Amino acid sequence: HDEEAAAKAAAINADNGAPTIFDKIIAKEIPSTIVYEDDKVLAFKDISPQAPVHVLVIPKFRDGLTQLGKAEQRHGEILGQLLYAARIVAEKEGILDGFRVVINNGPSACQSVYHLHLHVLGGRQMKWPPG
Ligand SMILES: CCNC(=O)OC[C@H]1O[C@@H](n2cnc3c(=O)[nH]c(N)nc32)[C@H](O)[C@@H]1O
Repeated sequence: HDEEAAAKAAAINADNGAPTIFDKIIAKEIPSTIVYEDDKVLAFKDISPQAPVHVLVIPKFRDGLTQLGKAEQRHGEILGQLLYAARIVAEKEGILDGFRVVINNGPSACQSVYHLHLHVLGGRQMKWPPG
């Protein structure tokens, strides 16, 4: 429950414009292993990989996009760019023949960082349904 409470607080803070850890990664204030970067998108290896390949794909400008459930029409272009970047990441990581893209939305989906991010997972047999 305290994890859920922490996630709820993180969601509220981010919706109020508070920075998340991803802002420090975008600003290169904390180190990360970058897999792909362009003017709008950053992809970097997850600090706690859940598969041999586990990369996060994020927008460089949050613009209110703390979680998919808060997406507006104006976010259409960046949402497409994130999905395309996920495909580039899969190719770069050699998992184009088998990868999963996951977006966790909200505390009950285990979202812990309230800056929209896509998980690109691969390099092992995935299970279905996801937990
Ligand atoms: C648990 C899934 N729900 C979620 O919200 O995922 C957030 C994801 O961000 C990852 N992460 C957190 N801090 C850092 C960090 O400083 N650096 C990096 N490279 N990854 C981080 C975390 O492991 C999780 O998979």
